[in-house]
Amino acid sequence: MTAAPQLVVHRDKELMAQAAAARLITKIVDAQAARGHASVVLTGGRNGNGVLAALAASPAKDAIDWSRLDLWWGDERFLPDGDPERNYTQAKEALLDSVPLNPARVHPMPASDGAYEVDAAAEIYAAELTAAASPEDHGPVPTFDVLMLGVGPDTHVASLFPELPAVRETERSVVGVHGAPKPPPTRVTLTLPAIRAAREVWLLAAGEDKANAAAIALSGAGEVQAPAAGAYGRSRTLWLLDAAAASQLPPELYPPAVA
Ligand SMILES: O=C1O[C@H](COP(=O)(O)O)[C@@H](O)[C@H](O)[C@H]1O
Repeated sequence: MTAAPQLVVHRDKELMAQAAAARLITKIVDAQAARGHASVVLTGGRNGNGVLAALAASPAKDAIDWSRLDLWWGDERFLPDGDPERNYTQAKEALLDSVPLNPARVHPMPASDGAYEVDAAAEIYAAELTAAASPEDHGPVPTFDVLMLGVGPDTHVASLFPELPAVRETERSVVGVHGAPKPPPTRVTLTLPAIRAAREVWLLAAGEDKANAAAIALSGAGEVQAPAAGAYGRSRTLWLLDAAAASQLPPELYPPAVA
């Protein structure tokens, strides 16, 4: 078990996205200064794309050496390449098409119109992660510098939905998901053990529809019932919220303003 999650609550979702983008720039620049390169795992969803759009709008993004940044995905909706609902497509539009990334360091999850069905696609992504891991990583995936996860209203993170088999996976780093309650039903996702390989895990929750999920996940729920509760990093777990998403947290976690 790692240290307790840290919470940062911002005024609204726009400010949360801008502050998370600023934080991400600093992390990437620091990792590149320390190790020569950085690795980030992207999330889909409204909050994740909000952070990418804020990053694209920030003049400080030029401090990043984009050619020495590895990008991975926490999950993908298993749809044809270019489908507007794919997390990769949305990330390209929000940020990736506007920065000078090294294409060899960008690792989207496979699309459904490739040669593989979803379980084989998950195995292929797992093999790509293993190939990128080094002996110091102590496992089958790289020690990501930052792994971001949008928190769904039902407490799902990546494509780990409450009670589905993927959230119980303890061996594999990537699995196919069948029958997800949120469309599309077929997905590819990192598992909790792969998520926990990251140095820092950032959970993004902004908006009123995330308030119940944040309260449940941060109040001692089990990870099978509330997957967000099982997402933590090796050295830090950070919940980045806006005031609406923090509105149902118990007072010992987020004290309401004193009148
Ligand atoms: O489907 C997904 O949903 C979650 C959360 O999305 P949001 O729009 O409710 O913020 C996201 O984290 C995940 O990557 C995505 O595939």
